[in-house]
Formats: sequence, C-alpha cells, structure tokens
Amino acid sequence: MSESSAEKRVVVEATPTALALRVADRFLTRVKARTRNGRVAHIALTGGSMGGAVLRAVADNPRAADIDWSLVHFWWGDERFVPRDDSDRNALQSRNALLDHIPVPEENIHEAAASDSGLNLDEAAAAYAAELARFGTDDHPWPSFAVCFLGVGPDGHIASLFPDREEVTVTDAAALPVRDSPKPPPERITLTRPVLNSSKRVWLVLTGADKASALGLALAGASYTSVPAAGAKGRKRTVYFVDEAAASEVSPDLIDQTY
Ligand SMILES: O=C1O[C@H](COP(=O)(O)O)[C@@H](O)[C@H](O)[C@H]1O
Repeated sequence: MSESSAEKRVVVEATPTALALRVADRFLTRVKARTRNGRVAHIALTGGSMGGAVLRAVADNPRAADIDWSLVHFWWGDERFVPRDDSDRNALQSRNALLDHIPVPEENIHEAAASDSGLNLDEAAAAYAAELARFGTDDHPWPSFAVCFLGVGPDGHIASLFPDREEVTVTDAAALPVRDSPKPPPERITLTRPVLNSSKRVWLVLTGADKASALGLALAGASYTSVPAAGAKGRKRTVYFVDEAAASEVSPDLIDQTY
C-alpha cells in the first residue's frame, strides 16, 4: 500500500443500491454513537446521484427511528445557486430524500441562500460562512463535522471544488462563491478544503465506470489541484464507498474487507 493512500479505506459493494444501503446503515451507527450522550452531531451532505440514494436509504432504514434528530445539524458541502424550489438544489434533494421524513428541527437545517433569496452570489457565500461561524469551534470558525459526505465527479471534483481552479487552493475562507462552474449550473457556493478536511470522517460515495479513473488517480496520490478528490481527508478516517464499476482501477490490496 503506498504511503499516500495508507490512511484511506476503500469499501466496495456490487451495486449502487447495495452501496447506498451499506453507507446508510453505517451512517446511522455513527450518528447514534455520536449523539448517545446528548452530544450534537454536525453532518455535511452532498448532492449528486449517490447523495440522494444514501439519504433515501437512511429514511427507509428502521434504525432511523432510534436517532434523536434534534441533536443533528445538517449542512451541505456545496450548493447550486438556483431558486429555492429548483430541483437542482442539493438542499431540496436532501429534504425530499430524508429531511422531510425525520423529526429534525428546521433550525438545524443550514441551507445556503438560494438565488431568489434577495442575496447575490457573493452575499450568499458570505452569509453561509457567517452561519458556519455561529457553530465554530475553538480551532476554527465553522463546526467540526462528524461525517462529511462527498460525491466525486468524473473529473475528480468534490463539493464545487473543480480541477485546476482557484477555489481548490483557497485556505483563508470557509465558503466561496463559484462562477462559471464547468458543470452546470454555473453559479454555486462551496465549502473550502480546510473546512471539509476538518471533518472527523470524510466519506466519498461514488459509483459507475465513468468515475473509475478519478478514483484510481485519487488513490494513487494525484495532486489535489488536478484531482480535488485526492485532497479529501478526514481527521480520523477517509473512506471511499464505491460500487464494483467504479472500483475497476483500484488495486485489490487497497480494498478493505473488514470495514
Ligand atoms: O455538482 C455536483 O456534483 C457532485 C457529484 O455528482 P454526481 O451526480 O456525479 O454523483 C456532487 O458531489 C456535488 O455535491 C454536486 O454539487
């Protein structure tokens, strides 16, 4: 195992459906453990194909009824700057998949402002940073996420940190406006790498043959500027949850059979 991937785990399931069920079950285990003694859990969600699939599997899991959702706060690693009821919004997708089906207080749901909120893109990014700062720690002006979910694009992007763009190198802000995104919609708000990587656990969830190359490069220690997924790293654990199609370029010795 190369040094660059030593602390990264790869968990493989045969299909996207099986993967979503597994991630959902593990997520519920983590949230239950974190909130057991009344501690708050901050969770960063992702949009994209598997973001929704995992949350639907959480909603369908009977163990969701065992969680005190009033202790759980939801954030997003990135958001598309579109109207509030636009189906492209990551927050709307997450609400439809999970948040509308669990008793989580509305004040625990921390959405970035939408394009019809009255704020422009810069103001919306600044407002999101200010909201993060309300829940900051002694170490940084943002909450420490117990779990940070990330999708990965075929180009290796995570959140709205795209390859070879300035945003991926920024370390002096918590949230940034993104313009001219290579993937539509063009305007977005993203958390920065220091925020994502201050998470206790970073879980990257990706499926499909079109992600195999990005996954292979991320695990091979590619530069995070050209493959942003390569730079995602949780303080305690970094896990790539993938299906067999995405895992086709992963060396078998990197696959964790025990996790
Ligand atoms: O645009 C985005 O894309 C990624 C990945 O999406 P997928 O559909 O290829 O899985 C997602 O992680 C990110 O949050 C989102 O805004």
